[in-house]
Amino acid sequence: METDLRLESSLWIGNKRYRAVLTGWHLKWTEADKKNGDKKTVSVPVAEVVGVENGRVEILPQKSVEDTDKDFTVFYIKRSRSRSTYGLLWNLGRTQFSCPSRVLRDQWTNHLRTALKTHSPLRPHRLLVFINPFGGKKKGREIYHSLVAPLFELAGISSHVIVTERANQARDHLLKKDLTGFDGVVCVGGDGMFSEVLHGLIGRTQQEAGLCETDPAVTLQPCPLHIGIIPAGSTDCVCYATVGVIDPVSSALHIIIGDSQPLDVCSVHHASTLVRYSVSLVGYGFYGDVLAESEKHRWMGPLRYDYSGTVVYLSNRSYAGIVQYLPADPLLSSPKDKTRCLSGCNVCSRSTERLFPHTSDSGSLYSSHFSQYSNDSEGEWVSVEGRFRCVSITCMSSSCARSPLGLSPSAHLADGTGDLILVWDTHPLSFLKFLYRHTSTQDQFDLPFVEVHRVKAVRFSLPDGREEEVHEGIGELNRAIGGEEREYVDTVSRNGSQQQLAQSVVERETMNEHKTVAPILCGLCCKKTPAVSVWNCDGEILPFTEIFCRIHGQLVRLYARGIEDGAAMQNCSQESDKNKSRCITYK
Ligand SMILES: CCCCCCCCCCCCC/C=C/[C@@H](O)[C@H](CO)NC(=O)CCCCCCCCCCCCCCC
Ligand SMILES: Nc1ncnc2c1ncn2[C@@H]1O[C@H](COP(=O)(O)OP(=O)(O)OP(=O)(O)O)[C@@H](O)[C@H]1O
Ligand SMILES: [Ca+2]
Repeated sequence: METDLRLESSLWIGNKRYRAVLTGWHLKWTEADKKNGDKKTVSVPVAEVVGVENGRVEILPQKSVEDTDKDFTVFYIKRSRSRSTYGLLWNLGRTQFSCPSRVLRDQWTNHLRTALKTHSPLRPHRLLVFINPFGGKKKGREIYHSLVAPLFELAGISSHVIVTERANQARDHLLKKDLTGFDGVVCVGGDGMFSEVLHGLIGRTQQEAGLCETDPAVTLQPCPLHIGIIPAGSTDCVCYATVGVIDPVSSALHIIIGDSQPLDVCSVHHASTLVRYSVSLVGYGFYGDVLAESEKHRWMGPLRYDYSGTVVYLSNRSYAGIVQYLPADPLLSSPKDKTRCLSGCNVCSRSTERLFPHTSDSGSLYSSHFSQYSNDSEGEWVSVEGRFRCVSITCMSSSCARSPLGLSPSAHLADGTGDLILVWDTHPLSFLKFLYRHTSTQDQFDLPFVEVHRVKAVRFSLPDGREEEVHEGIGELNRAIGGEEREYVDTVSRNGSQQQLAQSVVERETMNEHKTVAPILCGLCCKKTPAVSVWNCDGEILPFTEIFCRIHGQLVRLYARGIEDGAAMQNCSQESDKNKSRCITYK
């Protein structure tokens, strides 16, 4: 294969002559008329070539083609460091080559296109794209059409675009409509939009496999379609934690080259119902209260979380609860081992073999051996009871701009476990110290009132066994307005037509039963502590307090590769004219 695809010749870039070589895996070019010591080689992995076009072509901000018959243009991924995050930004690199003849030009373009097909098999050809026009700063449409669509076109990807008109439209489409011919689904929006796609795809896959989602003991079938996220939301935690940067162009490029990152998913159950799936946060106490409070201030946009966080912090609450958990194998990894799950993570790769032991190609999504995986129920349950500031479960680090290392900095994206963080009731200033440590590299777990456990499942219940009649109202409301026969319970919707009704229920609930969220300031003055909080599940309020959570290893795959370590970049030089760092050679 390698020999078949090999092509070597002299090519010109501007007025400089280069020796260019294409092997199966790399396209390299080296200045020809320089002394050996001064020669620099640019090496682009074939897997990172975005497209090849005849002529002299430019793409962003607008496409322009100078149709010459001895030239061709190669587009590829170019990395630069991000000023604000640990990950690397991906930009579109472009080099225009000139050949001595048209025949040689055609040879180069044909060889490059064949190499792409052979060595980049997961590249999507057809994508289903959902744009939430109201997510984050309401720029979803603009971001897609100006930054993403031109790249998809360059890469020869055809996309069917749906601008959503209501909440849950994307989820319902994925559950019911014909998905034949699509390689992946892209959401343009925030974590809420991702969550819709997650629910739609997981639900559809289980329906087609004839599996019952409501039963926490069932081994779910991984989804065959990849998910791409173009960040255009308020927190964009899933994008940040899987790509390392919030940047639509970087995300579009990951999609184009067909990167594949498996992701653990937590299913949340109440009694015999599936309540929801989560990838980033199932949080009770502080994070639940912040979300409930923030729903009243949606008009503030992304700032609503900081405002609500401050209000809830000042209300100084803790909640009683019983937490039971099933620890993961401590020999495999630990949430306190100070490692980070980066691109190519060993812990996650080894987990693939453990999770899908009978698959010859351990990464294959199409194996029929998933049911073999199930040692989830092994081990001894541990039970703790007391008052907590917050109880959080996260399947991944949940890093985001507010917390660059995340809720659990050493959590893994695809190891089949989640991290349970227990913050016991403590002095308000100690709790502030815990929160503040999320914004720096200081260890938020190195505090006497904080525990973290790597787990496979968690159960939460209230000490006196009080069932939540408070939530019956929400259940009834869902049945009345949802009118669907879905087996999982719709949560309180954040947007669209359900929003007003849902909010009034949340407020009724909190006023009547918890005396929590609505009258926070009253709570402050009167020092009334509510009995129960609410669960925040990836930004949605759950209608139940007593829940059971199970982590499903690598249930979905994203067009991503995990966070790239900036230190792995080699020989980076400054391009002063463009005022950007540019990587000349990279691994
Ligand atoms: C003193 C500074 C403390 C800063 C503490 C920062 C901790 C940040 C931890 C972020 C964890 C994000 C987990 C991701 C959750 C997503 O699935 C979900 C959907 O997008 N987002 C939220 O629920 C949105 C949740 C947003 C939570 C924001 C909490 C902000 C707290 C601010 C507290 C200020 C206290 C000031 C006291 C004077
Ligand atoms: N057309 C629409 N009208 C109203 N709501 C919508 C529409 N399309 C999607 N939604 C809902 O909007 C909610 C929020 O959207 P999204 O996640 O994109 O942005 P965000 O809340 O600003 O960001 P984040 O979730 O990252 O905090 C989602 O839960 C989704 O269900
Ligand atoms: Ca995990």
